[in-house]
Amino acid sequence: MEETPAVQINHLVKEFPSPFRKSKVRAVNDVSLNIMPGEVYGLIGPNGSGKSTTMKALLGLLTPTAGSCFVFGKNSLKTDSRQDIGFLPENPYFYKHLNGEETLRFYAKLCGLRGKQLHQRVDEMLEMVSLEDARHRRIGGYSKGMLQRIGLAQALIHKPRLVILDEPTAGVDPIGSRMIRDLIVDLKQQGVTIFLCSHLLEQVQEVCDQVGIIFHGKLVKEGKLNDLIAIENQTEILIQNADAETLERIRGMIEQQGSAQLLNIGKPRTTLERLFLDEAEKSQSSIHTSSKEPTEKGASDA
Ligand SMILES: Nc1ncnc2c1ncn2[C@@H]1O[C@H](COP(=O)(O)OP(=O)(O)OP(=O)(O)O)[C@@H](O)[C@H]1O
Repeated sequence: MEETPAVQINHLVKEFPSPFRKSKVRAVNDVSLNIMPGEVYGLIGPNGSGKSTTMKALLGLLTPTAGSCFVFGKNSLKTDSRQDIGFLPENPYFYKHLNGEETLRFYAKLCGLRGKQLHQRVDEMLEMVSLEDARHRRIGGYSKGMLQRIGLAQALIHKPRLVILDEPTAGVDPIGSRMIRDLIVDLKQQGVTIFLCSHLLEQVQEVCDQVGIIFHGKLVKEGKLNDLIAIENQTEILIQNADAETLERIRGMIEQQGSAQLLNIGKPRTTLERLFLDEAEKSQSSIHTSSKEPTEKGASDA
């Protein structure tokens, strides 16, 4: 028997009335895509290309002008399709006077959790997004990174099978972004299906199995990430500890072969993000070490 897709979007069209023109704005133009259970799908595109509108139609928050959306086989317009979904909107809004723990308890109750199960799940989520220390702080005082993490925790509180993340790392610094990325990888390992959109292409590349590129509401390219980014007529050979003589011999062998052309011999580059995170980690651990070591003054005072 064929497996039911976690997400099925069929020829979705969404038009909005335009306040200044007689014609309508076509935000999504005949988009079709499928996401199988356990896959991580990244929808990428410039501002205003229709990513959020596609997600909102899948969530049943917008009615399609044409076409249809299904979540694990249930039509998105039916309320019960939402039971399987966790959603982190682009700019999550919370009650500012509640603290982190109260916020999660509120969402857990909305999802039908009660008693011991509710308390356990709230604790688990606060630990998962590393906000245990901030559980009693009012949400109004949370930083952007903390807000995204509590947003992620509310999206996951009821153990959804599908998680929809609209720009999960928007406005979050690289360390916070890395943490959210790691959480996405953990969810994927647990078999959760993830549908996300992001402007951070490097992150999409790190976590997604499938990618769709959307421009002006149209899906212009779609497929497995590794197939899309492979350069068909090139081969990469990565060698460690090769001396100059070996490299020269390899160069000679390639040059002897008529059609082959050596494009580059050089050192592979790390990413700027990786470099930044490594340096941040180093300075964090040196602060940690120096705070344990007695300073000269402290030592003489002792
Ligand atoms: N409620 C609405 N009423 C009118 N027009 C809308 C509405 N929502 C979205 N649009 C328009 O639809 C188009 C697609 O918007 P959408 O928010 O889906 O893009 P996006 O790709 O998510 O952009 P961003 O990356 O900036 O979040 C834009 O032209 C936008 O102005």
